[in-house]
Amino acid sequence: MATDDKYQDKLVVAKAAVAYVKHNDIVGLGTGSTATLAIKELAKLINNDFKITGVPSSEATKELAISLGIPLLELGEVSSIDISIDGADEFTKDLNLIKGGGGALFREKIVASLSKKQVIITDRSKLVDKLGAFKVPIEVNANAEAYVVRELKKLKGKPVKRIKEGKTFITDNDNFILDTDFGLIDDPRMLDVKLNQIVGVIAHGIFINLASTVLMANGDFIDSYHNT
Ligand SMILES: O=C(CO)[C@H](O)[C@H](O)COP(=O)(O)O
Repeated sequence: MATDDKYQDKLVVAKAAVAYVKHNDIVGLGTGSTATLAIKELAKLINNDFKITGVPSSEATKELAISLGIPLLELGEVSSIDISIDGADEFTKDLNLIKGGGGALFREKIVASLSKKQVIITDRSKLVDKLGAFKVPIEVNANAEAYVVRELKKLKGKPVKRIKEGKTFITDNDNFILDTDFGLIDDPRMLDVKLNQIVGVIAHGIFINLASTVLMANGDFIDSYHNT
């Protein structure tokens, strides 16, 4: 698919997601190229009759939202989010996701958990029958790295520390990411539980039961999948 088509796909679902946002909503702002387009569309709508407050899921998104004049609250300042809009690296039709390609998974998961409704915006390339072709990002505290690597190997995972531009990638929370290959994941719920039990894992990129709706650009159409 040509780059322009990809951009158009992202823009179409970004606009469709923004249509779910209502006046005075507290809106979780995702991270990544698709979420960025939604944030830009949202900013265009703000006027005296349509106000929103954003809650950013990363420092990059915070900077973007400030530059666009979107009023913000920090994650720790809200007890609930009306709606959030975010991208995903993979999803299945039962609305399980892999996220964290941009390294923002921990705050993205907090945003998703606080959200009454979460709209995930994707294109056809993100839909899979089984999660796992995209390696699962696992955010790890540096002190626990060796221990976590051993535990991940016990789960048949192959962790690789994320490097970006020749340097170890450091998250907004000052942690590492271990991109971990589990092969195709037969039981993402079970893996979610097991990863959550490992001391030193701050968050992992498997999102179970957090999305309400996935919008997927599919040629001239938008396919939508809903959590029932
Ligand atoms: O999880 C994420 C960042 O941590 C992103 O939502 C995910 O990587 C998708 O990004 P893009 O919209 O650029 O494909």
